[in-house]
Amino acid sequence: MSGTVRAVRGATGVRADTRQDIRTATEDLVRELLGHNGLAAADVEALFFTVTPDLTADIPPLVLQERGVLNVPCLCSAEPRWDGEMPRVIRVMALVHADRDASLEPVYLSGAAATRP
Ligand SMILES: O=C(O)C(=O)C[C@]1(C(=O)O)C=C[C@@H](O)C=C1
Repeated sequence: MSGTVRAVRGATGVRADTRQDIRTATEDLVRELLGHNGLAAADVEALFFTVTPDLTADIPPLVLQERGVLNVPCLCSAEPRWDGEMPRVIRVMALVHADRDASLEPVYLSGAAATRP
C-alpha cells in the first residue's frame, strides 16, 4: 500500500430486490471498481454505500462481511428519493490508497451509467 487517500465512485443497477441479486451486484461492483483501477483489497481504506429505498432484502456492508470480501469500515445509507430516480441502484464511494496522479475512473455497471448527470 502506498500513496495518498483518494476517492473513487461506482454504481450498479440491481436486477431485483432479492438477497441474491443484491449480493451479486455488490460483489460485482466492488470487484470491477478495484480491478478497473488496478487496486488491491489492501488499498481500500473505507467504503460508503447508498442504496435506493426500494432495496430492502440486504445491504452491501453485510454482503461484504458475510462473504469475507473486504474487511474495512463501511457505511450504508438510503439514497434520497427524487423525481425520475432510477430504481434499484447501489452506489459506492471508495476511499483508497493511490498515487496522487493516478487516474482513478468511476465504474458504472448494469445500466447505472444512465444515472450520471
Ligand atoms: O453518480 C451517480 O451514481 C449518480 O446518480 C449521480 C449523482 C449526481 O447527481 O452527482 C446523483 C445522486 C447520487 O447521490 C450521487 C451522484
